[in-house]
Amino acid sequence: MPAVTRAVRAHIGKLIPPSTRVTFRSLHLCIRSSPSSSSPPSVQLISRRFFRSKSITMSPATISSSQATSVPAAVPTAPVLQVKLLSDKAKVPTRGSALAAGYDIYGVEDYLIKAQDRGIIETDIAVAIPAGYYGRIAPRSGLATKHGLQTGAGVVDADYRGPLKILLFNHSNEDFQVHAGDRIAQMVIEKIITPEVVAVPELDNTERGSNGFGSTGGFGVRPAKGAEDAAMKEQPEAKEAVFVEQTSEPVVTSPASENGPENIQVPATTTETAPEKAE
Ligand SMILES: O=c1ccn([C@H]2C[C@H](O)[C@@H](COP(=O)(O)OP(=O)(O)OP(=O)(O)O)O2)c(=O)[nH]1
Repeated sequence: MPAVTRAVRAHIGKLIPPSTRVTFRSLHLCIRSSPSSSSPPSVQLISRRFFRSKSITMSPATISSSQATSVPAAVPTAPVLQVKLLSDKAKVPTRGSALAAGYDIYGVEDYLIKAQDRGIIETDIAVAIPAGYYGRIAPRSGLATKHGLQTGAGVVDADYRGPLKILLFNHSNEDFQVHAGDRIAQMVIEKIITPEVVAVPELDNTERGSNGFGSTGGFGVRPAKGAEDAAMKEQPEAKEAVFVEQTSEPVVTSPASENGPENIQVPATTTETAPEKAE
């Protein structure tokens, strides 16, 4: 280690009591050394502008020196997700892979969620999410696609210290058995801002204005499998209606007939009678 760096470190060590966390916003040091001299360089503090802080966000100290050197910058402290296990059945959330966004959450009880019903599953953990973040409870995609299991509620506040519970909806037509120890959902830690709320008499104008709820289009080409059959059953006249696969051809929108489905999109050039049975 160069003598000048050693001298700077030793000097900083004298300025800051042990175990004190300091944010270095600006620390001006003047370093005097002479290449010919055998004595160690002298370090003098010329501006003492550093701040005690709970978190360390150090930028390198500013050093005015005739002999350029650098003071190592500290790595910012990463936020921590604290987890308290509330029973011996509880498990610390885990991530399935190195870059997984969500922490898998484990249930601690056997619970039967009836078809088209819901249930609240205990996890027996309490968490302390870092300030400036919240935990979003999200479904596990495997459970959602294979068993129609979706999560509900799902906002875990940073100041909540009670037991974490998972609300699961079973949107399928079959009962779903949750077993103790299953990974039932995942929690994603998301950054938030909580701006001050200001009531104003008018909002600024935008191109969208108050258009919403599908005003830009982009859907309504072909009903989902099954929906087509149902529409046919209900309204036999609709057999005359035309269903088309999504196409890049220009489409026209037929006006709503008295009995038929509304706004079926038809390509300008092609028409086909709907098949007896949809695929
Ligand atoms: O899926 C969830 C959603 C919430 N919570 C916990 C954490 C959250 O901080 C607390 C309150 O949730 P929320 O604010 O959504 O509930 P609320 O109905 O608005 O109740 P409160 O008036 O207590 O805020 O409940 C869970 O354990 N699981």
